[in-house]
Amino acid sequence: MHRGEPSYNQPMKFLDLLRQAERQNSSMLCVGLDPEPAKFPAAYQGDARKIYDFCAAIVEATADLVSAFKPQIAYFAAHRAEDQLERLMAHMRSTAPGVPIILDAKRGDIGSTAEQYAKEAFERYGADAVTLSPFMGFDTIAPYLKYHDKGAFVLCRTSNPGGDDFQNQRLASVAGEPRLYEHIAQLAQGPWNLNGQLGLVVGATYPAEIERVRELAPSLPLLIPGVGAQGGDALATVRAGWREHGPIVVNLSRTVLYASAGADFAQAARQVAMQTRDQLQAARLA
Ligand SMILES: O=C(O)c1cc(=O)[nH]c(=O)n1[C@@H]1O[C@H](COP(=O)(O)O)[C@@H](O)[C@H]1O
Repeated sequence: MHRGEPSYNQPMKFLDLLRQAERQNSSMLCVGLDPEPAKFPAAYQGDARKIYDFCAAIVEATADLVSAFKPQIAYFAAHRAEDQLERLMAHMRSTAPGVPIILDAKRGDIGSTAEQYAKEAFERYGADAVTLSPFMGFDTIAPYLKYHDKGAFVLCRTSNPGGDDFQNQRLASVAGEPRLYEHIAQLAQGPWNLNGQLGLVVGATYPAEIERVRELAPSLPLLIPGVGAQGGDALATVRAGWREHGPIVVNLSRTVLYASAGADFAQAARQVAMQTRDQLQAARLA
């Protein structure tokens, strides 16, 4: 069953699509598409017109190994390569029709502007889910939830050290004085999750916090970046975040994309993706 062809004549919901891809490819791995022309192999190096070709080769090499792809919009926009992102979205849909695409845009603005961002993510690019900042509150999240078949991952405990600045602060105004990231997890698991569309972003660099988020949000899908280049550990990530009824999507970008600087870059990306996929699967049993 492919996206847009469900048996009950409605588009498939994001969470169902994710679970189906996870089963189909026996994978919890998400390959992040963060193309940097300066890091491209010799034939493409420094050439922003090759962003599509580079990413398409990675997608083709890893399509049967992943539960999601995550293009990061800034890596396209910075090079005026939005047209290449549009082509890439179409290519991912035809090459890997069962694999959901999470557009990493980390949007967060007042409702009227959020409507435009939602339209951009879901109508222009046809993404299945988007990443959002909760900083401005629920009315900035709500416009995305009007697209009932789409998903939204809300930043909760991010992978970067500066995440501490706000996310680890206690909220004296909320009963029990939770930390901000704990409060976000509770909101996303509960009152904000009107139609079962929300997930949370938690960094692999903080496994103890992943575990805490999992206690507070037992069934939400967790998007977990930070394994590999940022030092997060695959086994600790799975132990802390994966539950039978709580899926995880573990993102690797640079470690996969730039596994080789040679002409064999796509093959090398496939090798790293396969090793990581297998490592993550094995960690479920460990
Ligand atoms: O939302 C994200 O995807 C994200 C959240 C976070 O807390 N940390 C984080 O690194 N990311 C993104 O995940 C990717 C990580 O890339 P690598 O460190 O190269 O694997 C980048 O696209 C980041 O923008």
